[in-house]
Amino acid sequence: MSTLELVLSNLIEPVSGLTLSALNAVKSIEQQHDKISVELEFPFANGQFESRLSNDQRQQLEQAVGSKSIDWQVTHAIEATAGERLPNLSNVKNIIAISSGKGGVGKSTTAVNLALALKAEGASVALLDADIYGPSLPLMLGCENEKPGLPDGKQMMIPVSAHGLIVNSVGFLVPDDTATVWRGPMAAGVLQQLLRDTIWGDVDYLVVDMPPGTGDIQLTLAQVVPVSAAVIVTTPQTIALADAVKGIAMYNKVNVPVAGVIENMSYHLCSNCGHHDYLFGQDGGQRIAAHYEVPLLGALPLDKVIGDDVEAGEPTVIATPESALSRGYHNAAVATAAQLWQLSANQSPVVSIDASDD
Ligand SMILES: Nc1ncnc2c1ncn2[C@@H]1O[C@H](COP(=O)(O)OP(=O)(O)OP(=O)(O)O)[C@@H](O)[C@H]1O
Repeated sequence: MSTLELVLSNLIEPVSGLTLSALNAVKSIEQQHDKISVELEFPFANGQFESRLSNDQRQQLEQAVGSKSIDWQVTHAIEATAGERLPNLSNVKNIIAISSGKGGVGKSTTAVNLALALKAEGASVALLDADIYGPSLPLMLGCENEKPGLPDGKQMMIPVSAHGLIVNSVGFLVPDDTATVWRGPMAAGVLQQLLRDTIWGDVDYLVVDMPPGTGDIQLTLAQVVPVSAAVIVTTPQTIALADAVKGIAMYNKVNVPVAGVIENMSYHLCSNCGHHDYLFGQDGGQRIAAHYEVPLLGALPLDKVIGDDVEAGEPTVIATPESALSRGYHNAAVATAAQLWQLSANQSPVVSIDASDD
């Protein structure tokens, strides 16, 4: 084994914490005259893997290749983990429900940025706005004036495309004030219809922005969507954390694995001195995650830019792709994707895809 092969196989993938050899990620190493081409294949979205390497890791690699440079080729072999399938979901590999125990914690903002980060990491991503009581995704993605297509007047909808995402939302279909008066069974019916009557196509990750809360309606909706795993968004306030716990309990009740917790508005970063101000207490998300044995997938700061960007229809991951905020969303997105893969790898066989559905 060459020095480079050895360094690569022991190299720790920064988000999952697993070595490239444990991930079976190194596909080929090709020597060219002034560079070495390294082909990696990950079981989860990780296209910007190289940007997350630490300085130490870079140094180790530089020492192994000497005067040559490394040309990284990153591909994916993302497995299907979504539950019971509807025919139009047969090519949707993973369904991630983004939930929150209470409203206003930034669930939708987190959902759009996570979806966009997964896309930027090389995955094919769809976004379903299941927050039927307050559909905000069309505005956040700047596509509020669009409508899904209805080819030949048929029942199936062609979703809207926004910033490279495949999107459908009840917000495209009904006036703003209609959705708020739906009762439980109607809400479940509408969500089921949106899910079933959209031509999703080939999708690695379908991100679903769920309505906030943990009441009967949310419980029904959690059962309507054949979810692979749920992500709970919370803020660090004690009251929000108590609601996040209810969210975890709700998914446990319907046997949906919880991939982890994302803490939003975790701290305020002083724009003058860079000081982290923990306005609402420190480590709340971490404590819940530890207590319920689920990972903390990310912690995003309270930053006016995040709010302004979604308000303008250009979420931060699109508006400033190289910013520290954007990197925070990328880390959380890759951590979520890695966790989905780990959940499926450790679990009994994934539901097989019936070829007759295609
Ligand atoms: N990290 C953040 N920093 C600053 N503002 C944020 C952050 N996250 C979200 N916001 C802002 O907080 C408000 C609520 O966010 P959002 O609509 O995403 O919450 P939600 O939990 O989905 O709410 P709802 O319960 O109404 O669906 C929005 O104005 C949004 O711009």
